[in-house]
Amino acid sequence: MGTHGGALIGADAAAERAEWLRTEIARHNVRYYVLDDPEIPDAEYDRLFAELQSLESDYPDLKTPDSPTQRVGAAPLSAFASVRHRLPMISLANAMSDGELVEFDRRVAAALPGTDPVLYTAEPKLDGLAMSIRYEAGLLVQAATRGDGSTGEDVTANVRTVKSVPLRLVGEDCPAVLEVRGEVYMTREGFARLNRDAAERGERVFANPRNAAAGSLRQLDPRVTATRPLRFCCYGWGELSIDPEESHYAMLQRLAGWGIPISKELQQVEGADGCRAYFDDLGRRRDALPYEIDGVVFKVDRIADQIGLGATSHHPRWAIARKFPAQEELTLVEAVEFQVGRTGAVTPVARLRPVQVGGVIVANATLHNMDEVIRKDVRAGDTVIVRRAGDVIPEVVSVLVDRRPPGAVPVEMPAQCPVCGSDVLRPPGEVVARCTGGLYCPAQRKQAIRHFASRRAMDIEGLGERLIEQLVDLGLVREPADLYRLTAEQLVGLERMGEKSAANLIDALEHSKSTSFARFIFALGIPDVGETTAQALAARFGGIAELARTREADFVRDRGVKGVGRDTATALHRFLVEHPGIEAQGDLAEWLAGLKLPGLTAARAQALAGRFEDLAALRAAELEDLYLNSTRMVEGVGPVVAAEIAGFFAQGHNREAIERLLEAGIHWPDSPAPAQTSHALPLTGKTIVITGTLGRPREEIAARLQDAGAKVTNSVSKKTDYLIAGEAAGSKLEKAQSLGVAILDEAMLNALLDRP
Ligand SMILES: NC(=O)c1ccc[n+]([C@@H]2O[C@H](COP(=O)([O-])OP(=O)(O)OC[C@H]3O[C@@H](n4cnc5c(N)ncnc54)[C@H](O)[C@@H]3O)[C@@H](O)[C@H]2O)c1
Ligand SMILES: [Zn+2]
Repeated sequence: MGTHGGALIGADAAAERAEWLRTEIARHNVRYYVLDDPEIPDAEYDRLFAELQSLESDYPDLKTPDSPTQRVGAAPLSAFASVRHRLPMISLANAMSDGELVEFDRRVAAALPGTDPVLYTAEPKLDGLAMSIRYEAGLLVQAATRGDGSTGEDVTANVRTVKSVPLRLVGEDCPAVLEVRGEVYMTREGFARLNRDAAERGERVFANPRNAAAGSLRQLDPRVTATRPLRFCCYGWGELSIDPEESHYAMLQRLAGWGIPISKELQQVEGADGCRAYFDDLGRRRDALPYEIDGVVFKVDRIADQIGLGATSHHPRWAIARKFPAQEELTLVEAVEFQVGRTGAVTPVARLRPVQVGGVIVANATLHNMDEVIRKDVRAGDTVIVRRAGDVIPEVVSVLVDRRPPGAVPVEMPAQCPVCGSDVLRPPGEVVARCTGGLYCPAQRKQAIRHFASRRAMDIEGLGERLIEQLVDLGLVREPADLYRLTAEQLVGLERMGEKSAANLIDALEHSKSTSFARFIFALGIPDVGETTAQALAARFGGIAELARTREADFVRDRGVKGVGRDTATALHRFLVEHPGIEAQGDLAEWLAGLKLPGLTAARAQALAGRFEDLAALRAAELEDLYLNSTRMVEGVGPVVAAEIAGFFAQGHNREAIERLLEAGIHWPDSPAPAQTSHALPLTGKTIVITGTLGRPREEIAARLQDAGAKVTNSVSKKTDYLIAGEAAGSKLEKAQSLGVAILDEAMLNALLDRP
């Protein structure tokens, strides 16, 4: 009987468990070393590994020569030629605690009588993949991965693309043969950039810099490797045609002299105390280093002592890796909830079963946005890998789909804000979803009021951030209109609020009531409506009621056929005008493609045929109906802003909050509504339609006409006063002619607008 995991288990159960562990570890080895795509975090793997080690020490009979505890890595990928290492590449023993480090130092000191304290070389343990690079007569001739320790993969072509690896050693005294060993790794910055680019292209992103480095190096096409931000750092050597220096430290310096990169953090330390001080120091600086490290490696410095201590099949006896707390852990997602930020952004958050990651307890992890949730497919009940690296907020790396409980359902974005119940809006093409209750939502209250009061909005002097915090926290202000109900008595007694400053604030509030329409629109804090857009909206709309009434579709009108551009459309339109009698033969799409007009590809012909029933319909269409184009009612208001504006005013709570502001006395005398002055403008009361191709973009002409007081509409009716007809005008021109509407060409239009 042995004790295992706190429980007594019999020899049969132990054998069964060991067998299971060996199979499981072997499977994870392949995923980690061969596929660069681990399924479980290292910490979880280390637990399985430690369990197998302890079983094997309790039941020595269970130890098999092929046990993962007796070897390193995994057999290499057959896609690469294999390289037999002349000297094996083995792993490192681990110290997970200070006690284990002290124990290691004691064993070493005992084995080396007379050397107390033992001198060590301390190095960061870079998290990448091990590489052996062979130089002959100063030239790089071969590079190989560690593989299973005795046979690795020939990745020479790939390693040649890593810029920090010299292709030729510098200096005169290069040895005939030199094998340097070190780590190929990726900086945090390089890793972030690589993943950002990959995500943009919709490609696979790597879970962490180690996988990214390994995956990038073990590419079949070295041109791919060349594009990856890989670095190399040497920490040792293999075959050598000369005698090494007497110490590890001195030898690394010598390698550096030949142009081989070594760590800047390399240091000699004495005894367990020196090791501990180095470990603590680097631990404090871990997050600030430009690359990820998972620990510190201490090596007995004297080469003669290293030889004396020797090695097991798995690791040298003269070195130890003191590990930092793991940055990735396994835990359970208890729920996926949605948080509303100060700006209304609705963000999914995973509530986790609390777990230690990177030395702190993590109970929540951001899921960023819905795209991310869908990509990772995180569900309540899932077992996930959580990562907390550096000062980055904890995040869910991936889901262990095999461990998903039956019935776990995909996460959906709520239709209503979980805080205030307003609609949640995700405008087309946007990543972030937002609560539309900007003036009402408690989550956005402080931010909304701060924005409302800001200099470029209502410009309420003396109403600073700290004061707003207090007013909201005390319940004195819940929405902007409440500001105008504040009394001096309420203000006096607040932090840094005397009678004088209270009176000043009341004055400033009173003063702010008289503003401009543009400022007022801006002050509402509609997402994406900045000052410029607010000004454009103020110029276009007669008042807040009119703005609130305008529907999303009225701001932007999409016309035409997706995939077809203006030039192609113009060519086709012209062709049809020039060939009034031509008939389509057979399939419309095929016939169109057969015309071989510039730009009219088969795909575009297909798109056009999908939109228009037959040639007659195509002929009747206007040029603008043939290509994708959108007209904007207001400069700067495209589909996204239109959705935000419409979403904002769709909320009754927002409209009521605005109502209360107007009741409080907000008005804009200095910028009278267009309706009041429009009789002074040349085109007041005129309804105008524009058609055909004109010298300037249609939106520009429409804007000018509107500036001159006209109403620009899209279809010709009896109410239309003028039709501005450009080149190749179609059905609208005909209709205008039949209705007797005045038709103006571009020159007449210019005259009308009094411009050259
Ligand atoms: N998640 C998984 O499924 C999975 C599977 C297999 C292995 N692993 C992880 O891999 C590790 C074990 O792999 P290992 O055998 O490569 O051991 P290791 O990574 O813990 O240590 C040995 C390696 O450290 C590297 N190293 C970095 N700096 C060094 C330095 N200054 N001096 C010497 N070596 C240095 C070398 O590449 C060397 O091969 C464990 O952390 C384990 O969790 C994870
Ligand atoms: Zn809300």
